[in-house]
Amino acid sequence: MKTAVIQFPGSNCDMDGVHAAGAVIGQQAVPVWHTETSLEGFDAILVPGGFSYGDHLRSGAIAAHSPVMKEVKRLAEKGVPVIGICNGFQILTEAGLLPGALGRNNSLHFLCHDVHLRVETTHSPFTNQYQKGQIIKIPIAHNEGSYYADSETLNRLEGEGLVAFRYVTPDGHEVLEGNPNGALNNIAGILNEKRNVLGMMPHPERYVEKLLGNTDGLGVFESLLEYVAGGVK
Ligand SMILES: NC(=O)CC[C@H](N)C(=O)O
Repeated sequence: MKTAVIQFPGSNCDMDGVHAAGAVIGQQAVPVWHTETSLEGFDAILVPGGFSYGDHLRSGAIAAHSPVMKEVKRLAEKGVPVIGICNGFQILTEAGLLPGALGRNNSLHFLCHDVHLRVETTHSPFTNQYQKGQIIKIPIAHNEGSYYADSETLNRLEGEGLVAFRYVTPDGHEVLEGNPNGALNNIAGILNEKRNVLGMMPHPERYVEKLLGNTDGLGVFESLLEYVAGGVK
């Protein structure tokens, strides 16, 4: 599997993404500068976390207009799997690849700590190696992670099983109030309608090796590999 990891001015999780989608799972992952206009030959695309353009205007708003994003859109429409992590999720919503928006955390503080997530669907290129309902621990690190969408969109996401990850308590109970950032329906990650685009606020690439203290994020990259290798229909 060959994954393109897009770099914008201000990305800071790009090399973690290259490591997780590359060496950790024994595959190839290549950093690609945002001015690139062709991603031909890549099996998957990772839009990493960070502070693209210093989060000016809104997180992800400027990066969404980078030349490479036209190509990301084109390939996403062809079915190439695209994962946006944290700032990557914000960029994908700003670019219209995913519905809704990420607003300021309701605490108005930058949050950097572990959260518990429930895997809500295994029917995707990014979650097929987890169990449905599995509780995983993954770190968050963001200012603007409060997922918002209008009620029609939320109902569609819920109805079509497009919520991929939800914030829960460590024992797996749905957090009814007080989730880390105020996200509606405790949404931590969503899929597009075709299920080949995932956006998530927590950082799975930070928990992929024992050395890092936890491997709960590895499933995302192993799922992607399984999907690209044709093991998942
Ligand atoms: N870790 C990140 O990707 C941070 C995303 C964005 N800059 C925010 O603070 O919301």
